[in-house]
Amino acid sequence: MRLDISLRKKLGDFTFDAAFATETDRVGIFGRSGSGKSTLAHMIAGLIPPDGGHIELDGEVLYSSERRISLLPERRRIAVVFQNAHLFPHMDVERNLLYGYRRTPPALRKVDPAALIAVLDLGALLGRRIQALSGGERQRVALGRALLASPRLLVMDEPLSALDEALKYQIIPYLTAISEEFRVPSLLISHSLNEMRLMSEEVVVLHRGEVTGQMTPEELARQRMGWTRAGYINLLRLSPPQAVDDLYGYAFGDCRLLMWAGRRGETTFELSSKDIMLFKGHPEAISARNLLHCTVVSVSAMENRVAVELDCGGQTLIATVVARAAEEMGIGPGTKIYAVIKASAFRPLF
Ligand SMILES: Nc1ncnc2c1ncn2[C@@H]1O[C@H](COP(=O)(O)OP(=O)(O)OP(=O)(O)O)[C@@H](O)[C@H]1O
Repeated sequence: MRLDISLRKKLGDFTFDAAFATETDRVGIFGRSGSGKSTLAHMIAGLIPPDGGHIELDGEVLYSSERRISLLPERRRIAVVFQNAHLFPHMDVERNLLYGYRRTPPALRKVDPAALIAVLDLGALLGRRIQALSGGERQRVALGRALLASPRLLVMDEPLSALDEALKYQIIPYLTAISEEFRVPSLLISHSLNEMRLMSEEVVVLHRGEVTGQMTPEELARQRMGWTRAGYINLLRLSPPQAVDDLYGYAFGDCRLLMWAGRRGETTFELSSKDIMLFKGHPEAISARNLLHCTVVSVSAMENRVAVELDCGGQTLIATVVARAAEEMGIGPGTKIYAVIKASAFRPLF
């Protein structure tokens, strides 16, 4: 999609004045609470009027103060999914799902209900009342209903915030499958770096109503690695594993990672940069199951620690170690090093 936005809006003491353009199909809007994310979502969907500016989607002007254009929300064909699924309580799941579909002219329908129901795994729920659904199921129905209206853009305003961790990671693969299968561009609003990394290709950073950056989710994660106590988290997307004795083996570039965490066949893992130990020489007789031969790509300082970017058989990992240790080991770009990781250090997401 091509989205070009420049908008101004004053709300009490808060001033929104932000501009960005993107050509990616999965855009993330990232910012802290109160940075103006929801205000932006509402203006894009036509739910609140901007004070000025323009919105262009794939070459069509949805709003332009200069040209006095402001398409009605229904003419914009932008679907919005909010934090709490707003479903029709008097209709069952199926009628909720088909609500927008039936109102979409056949020529514009590009999402097949049966295929969507399969992707979102809603087949068994079609006859259920909305009150009898869990939070995660409601959110899946809300997504399904939004997509069946075949929108040109799906705006998701903190769609996972109301869900607990486990449910959140159940929904994310569905969202990814949807965007791959039905090719509906999306704009995801969230204050979660994790969600940005898992679900967007490009991130627009909002701060106090202004755009302060536009970058890849990986760049955002690296930029923020010194900002939180958790530090940098490596995100690993791997192919399905093979059983190796009582562990699971995952291909990782030219290396293999052994874990005992992937019991349910998960392929996406988090690995804290703090859980990677570095050795200058080959350590003897260690209990950790993963010993990767890597080359240091870069070393960057973060307060009293350093982040060491490693190339491990063609894959990247970032380890953080205390600055003194890196100094004593003489680590610098090009240093050959062993990275040691316990099989239990990998956190399976989905
Ligand atoms: N109708 C209003 N009148 C006055 N101020 C408002 C109004 N609506 C929103 N604001 C203020 O505008 C700012 C941006 O709000 P917005 O909801 O867009 O932020 P947000 O980034 O989505 O936050 P959150 O992540 O907490 O949902 C906030 O400071 C909010 O208090």
